Amino acid sequence: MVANKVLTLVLIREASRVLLGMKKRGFGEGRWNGFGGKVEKGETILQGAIRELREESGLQVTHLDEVGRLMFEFIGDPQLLEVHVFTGTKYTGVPTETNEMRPCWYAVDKIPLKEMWPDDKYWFPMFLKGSKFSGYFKFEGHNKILEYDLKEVEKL
Ligand SMILES: CSc1nc2ncnc(N)c2[nH]1
Repeated sequence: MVANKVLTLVLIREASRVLLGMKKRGFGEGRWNGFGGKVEKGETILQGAIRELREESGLQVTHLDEVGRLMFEFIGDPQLLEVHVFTGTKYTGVPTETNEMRPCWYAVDKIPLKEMWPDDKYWFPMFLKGSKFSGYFKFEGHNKILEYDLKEVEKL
C-alpha cells in the first residue's frame, strides 16, 4: 500500500486577476500552474503551501484558505497525488522569477487553460466563483484524462 503523495497548489488572486507560474523544469514543465509542491516532514500542509509560494514566487502570505482537494491517479503509478488547493489575496513582495517558475498575472477572463494541466478547465471555473470543490482525475500520461469526477462542496 503506497501512501498518497501530499502536494499543495496556491493560487493568489486579486479582484480580477490570478497569479500563475510557468513551470520551467520538472513535473508540469511548460504549463502554467499554481505555485506549490511537496509537504515536508514536520510542517503542516498549510505551512508547506506558504513555504512553496515563497520559494517559487517570492510572495509572502500569512494566511491562505483551502478551497479545493484534488486526487490524481496516473495509470501505472501506484502513488496517488493528493493536492490541497489554497487561495489568498493578501500578500507582500513582488512576483519574482525563479529557476523553477516564471510568474505572470492573468485576467480572470483570460486564464490560459490550453497551456495548463487538462484538469484545470473543469475546476478553475469553480475556483473563480469562490466555490469549494473536491475532485478525482484519472490520467493516462500527462495529457489524457480517462475519467474524473468533481463536485462543489460546502465544506472540505
Ligand atoms: C498533477 S495535475 C495538476 N493540475 C494542476 N493545475 C494547476 N497547477 C498544478 N500544479 C497542477 N497539477
